[in-house]
Amino acid sequence: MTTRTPIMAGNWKMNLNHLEAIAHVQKLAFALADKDYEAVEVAVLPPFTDLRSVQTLVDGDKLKIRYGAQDLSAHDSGAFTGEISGPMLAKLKCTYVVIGHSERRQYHAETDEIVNAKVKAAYKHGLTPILCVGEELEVREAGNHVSHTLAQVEGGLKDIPAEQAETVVIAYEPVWAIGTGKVCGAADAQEVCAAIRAKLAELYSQELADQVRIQYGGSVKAGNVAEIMAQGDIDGALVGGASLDADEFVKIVRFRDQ
Ligand SMILES: O=C[C@H](O)COP(=O)(O)O
Repeated sequence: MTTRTPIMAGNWKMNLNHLEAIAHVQKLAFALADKDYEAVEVAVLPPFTDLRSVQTLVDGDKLKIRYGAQDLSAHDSGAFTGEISGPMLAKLKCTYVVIGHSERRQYHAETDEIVNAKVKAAYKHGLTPILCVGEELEVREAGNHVSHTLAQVEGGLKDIPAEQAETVVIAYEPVWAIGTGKVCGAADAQEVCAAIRAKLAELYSQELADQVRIQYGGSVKAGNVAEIMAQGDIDGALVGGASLDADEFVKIVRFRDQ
C-alpha cells in the first residue's frame, strides 16, 4: 500500500492583507522545524492579492511551505473582468489551487461542470487542484451525503486522465461543519472519505486511489485534529478559521503531538 504524505493546508479565505500574510508566513516558517516538513506537507492558500508577497518570501528564504490560490478562471485570458487565470497563478509558482469550495458553489453558483472546467484549466497550467466536495445539512439529514459527494467527485474529475488525477487532492468538507464549530464525527468523515477512495478506484484504479490524498475540512482545530487524522482514509485537513492563528495552525501541522 502506498504511503501518503499528510497535507495540512490553510485556506485563509478573504482574510489577511499582503503585509499580514508576510508576518503570518514568517511566523509559520519560524515555528516549524525541518522535521515537521518531512512528516507533513504544509500549504497556505491566501487571497490572490497576497500571492506575490508569499512567493517572494518562500523563494527568497527557500521556505518549505507550499502555496496556492483559492480559485481560478476556466479561461486562459481575455475579457473576464475580475478573474485570475491559470497562467497567472503558474507564473507566481503556485503549487495548488482550490477548486469548487462550497462557498464558491453557494455564492457564485459554481456547478460540477464549472468545477470540472476549472480542474482542466489547473492541470493545463501545471497546478494541482484541491477539489472540494461535500454535502449540505439537508442532504446529510436525508441520508444522501455519500451519493451526493461521490457525484461531485465524478463531476469534478470528468474526462481527467489518470496521469493527472493521480496528483489531485480531494477535500471532503461537509458544508454544515464549515465555520460552525460543528465537527463531523471522525467516523462519519471516514465513511465518506473511504467512499471517495473507492470511487477513485472505480473511476481509475486501486493503485491510483491508494495514492490520492483526501483531506477533511470543517472546524478542524488543534483539539480535534488527532482524532480526524487517525482515520485510515483521511490524509490531511483543509483548515479555514484555525489557519488564521499561526500558533494553532502549527499545532495542527504537528497533529501527532496533540
Ligand atoms: O476551506 C476550509 C473549510 O471551509 C473549513 O473552514 P473552517 O475550518 O473555518 O470550518
